[in-house]
Amino acid sequence: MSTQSILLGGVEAGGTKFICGVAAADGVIIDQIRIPTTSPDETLDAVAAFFVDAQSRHGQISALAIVSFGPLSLKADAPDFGAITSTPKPGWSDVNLLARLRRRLDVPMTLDTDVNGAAVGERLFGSGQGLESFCYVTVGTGVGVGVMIDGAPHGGANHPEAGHIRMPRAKGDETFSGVCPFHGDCLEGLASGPALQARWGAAAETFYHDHPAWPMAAEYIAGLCTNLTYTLRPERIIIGGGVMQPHMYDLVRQALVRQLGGYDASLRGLDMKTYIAAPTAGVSAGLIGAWALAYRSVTGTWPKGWATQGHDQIEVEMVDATGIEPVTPSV
Ligand SMILES: Nc1ncnc2c1ncn2[C@@H]1O[C@H](COP(=O)(O)OP(=O)(O)OP(=O)(O)O)[C@@H](O)[C@H]1O
Ligand SMILES: [Zn+2]
Repeated sequence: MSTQSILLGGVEAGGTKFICGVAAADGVIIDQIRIPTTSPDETLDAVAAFFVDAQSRHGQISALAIVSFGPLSLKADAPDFGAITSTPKPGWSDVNLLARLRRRLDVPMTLDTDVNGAAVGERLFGSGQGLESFCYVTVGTGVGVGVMIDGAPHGGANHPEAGHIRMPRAKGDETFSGVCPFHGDCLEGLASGPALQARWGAAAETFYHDHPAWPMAAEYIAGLCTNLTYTLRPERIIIGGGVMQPHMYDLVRQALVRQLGGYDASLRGLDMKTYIAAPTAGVSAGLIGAWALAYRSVTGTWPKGWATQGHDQIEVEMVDATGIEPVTPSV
């Protein structure tokens, strides 16, 4: 297929919104929409209708990639392949994203995690440029980890969930039971935004910089980084999400140095300023990552030379119910 005729579909499926878009093979945006996440029927009908309409106006979409919250069934030969499995999000457990969209759309589809999608976006335009192996972590409503290994997003045998690893308790945090509905005091149960709210009795947005919640959350996030460092030895760990406010980066770096304990000369030589980095691809990294995954599924290669022009206009921002603007850390 000549790349001129390629049309890419992308969906970034999130707990509050689904961002859908169509792009040309050179990454230029042709069409986009933001759909609030309500019931699965209503939301997925609107997603399918957007792509049906886009096809009627722009022509056949070559491939559609969906990057989604999960956990997801990602094993192609599993009976529930394409489904969100056991999410705490009401109504969305056992919803098969791929099957439902296929009912309305005759387009080759691929599915990956939202964090792997963001990692692909960061590799194209952000803090992962030039890197073959790195991790993308988000600490927000949940804790998610995307992993890029040798230039490809890592899926494992199925959806990895490093946000739910077990952590040693931080000093002074021995009794909080954690908020993960499945594990209580896993990492997400201890360090996500809702965990901080439950632990300290107020939303993290209201904490001053010297609030004890920050070093404690940094200790847990550094614990994740310690484990990722020893298991995967990434070139970089990119960390974003609402909890990662600018002052958190140095706290995480300092805690990580402490936790690594001076082990191994190559780790002692790590430049923490670049090893622990903020995302820089912008809020549209996930959708751009989805387009790149769609491009790769058609051509077998990653896109090269996509310009960021226009990508900052992707309509992803939404003011949440409490009126607090989403924040993208820039460190
Ligand atoms: N300025 C802030 N300071 C501290 N915490 C914040 C701030 N903004 C958002 N948060 C926390 O981050 C959480 C929301 O995370 P985020 O903004 O990354 O959205 P999300 O996309 O819903 O999360 P996720 O990455 O899990 O999908 C909330 O629990 C909120 O308390
Ligand atoms: Zn958990």
